[in-house]
Amino acid sequence: MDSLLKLPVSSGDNIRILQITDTHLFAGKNETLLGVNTWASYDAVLDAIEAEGRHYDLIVATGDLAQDHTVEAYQHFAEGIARLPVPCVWLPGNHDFQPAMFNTLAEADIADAKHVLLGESWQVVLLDSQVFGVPHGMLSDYQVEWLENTLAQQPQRHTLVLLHHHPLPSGCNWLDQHSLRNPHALDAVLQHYPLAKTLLCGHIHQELDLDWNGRRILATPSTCVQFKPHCTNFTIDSVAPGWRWLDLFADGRVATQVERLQTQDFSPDLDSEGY
Ligand SMILES: Nc1ncnc2c1ncn2[C@@H]1O[C@@H]2COP(=O)(O)O[C@H]2[C@H]1O
Ligand SMILES: [Fe+2]
Repeated sequence: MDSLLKLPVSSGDNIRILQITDTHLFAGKNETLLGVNTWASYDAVLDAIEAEGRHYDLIVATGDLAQDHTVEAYQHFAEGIARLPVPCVWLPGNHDFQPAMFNTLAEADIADAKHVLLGESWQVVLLDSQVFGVPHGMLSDYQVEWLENTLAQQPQRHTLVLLHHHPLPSGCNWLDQHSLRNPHALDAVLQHYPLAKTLLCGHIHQELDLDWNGRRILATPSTCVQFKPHCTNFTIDSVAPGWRWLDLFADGRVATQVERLQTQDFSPDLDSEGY
């Protein structure tokens, strides 16, 4: 595994990252999740990103790329990403099937790098919080040690830490039972690296921007179905699919915003009780 990717940065003052998350694609492009055709909504998100015409230095895909474990679903993901002339890195979510994910994305030239050096001042590290077969997350001893060793190599760089599962409560009780179960292990490592202070997640299918012991935790809408904030029980939201951009500045500042489709073409089945 070639875990390290070094990217020169061409966009001047800042590095611009595009986050795409929870595409939940299927082998069949006509299949739906809670009433939304996930290929069509992903395709529409890519149309909107292309239409914006912004320069990006890196795409980060933060898990749940496939819903049905198939090679075809990952091929569809790669087909979409190939529309954007930007390197892409990924990490797994609870729904992903890593053997198919790893091989299919590698065949499509999507890097398996889990450590990206961006220009001279920034780095991105990608963690695997999947516990195969269950919705909650956990960082294995290997992941915690790898994070520690990786941060120790470049402690002077500002760092964006990516993982699928949210490490602190989102405010949706039903989702918080599926959060990262050992946030203390992550906190214990990050305490030694004050420049690793921005964390970026997927999983909760909603926008979030919280403080965690002086760090910023961001979560991002899915490209398909959204969950309604602050709900005790499973509740779907009717807001449109989305994505996030982040600008990373050399002094460590981060500017970021969630964008959404401007159409109501992807209305979910609001009466669904789960999946
Ligand atoms: N009704 C439900 N109650 C609790 N969890 C659910 C329900 N429906 C689905 N889930 C799980 O909650 C997860 C949250 O987002 P995921 O896309 O990871 O996948 C979802 C399912 O694994
Ligand atoms: Fe998930």
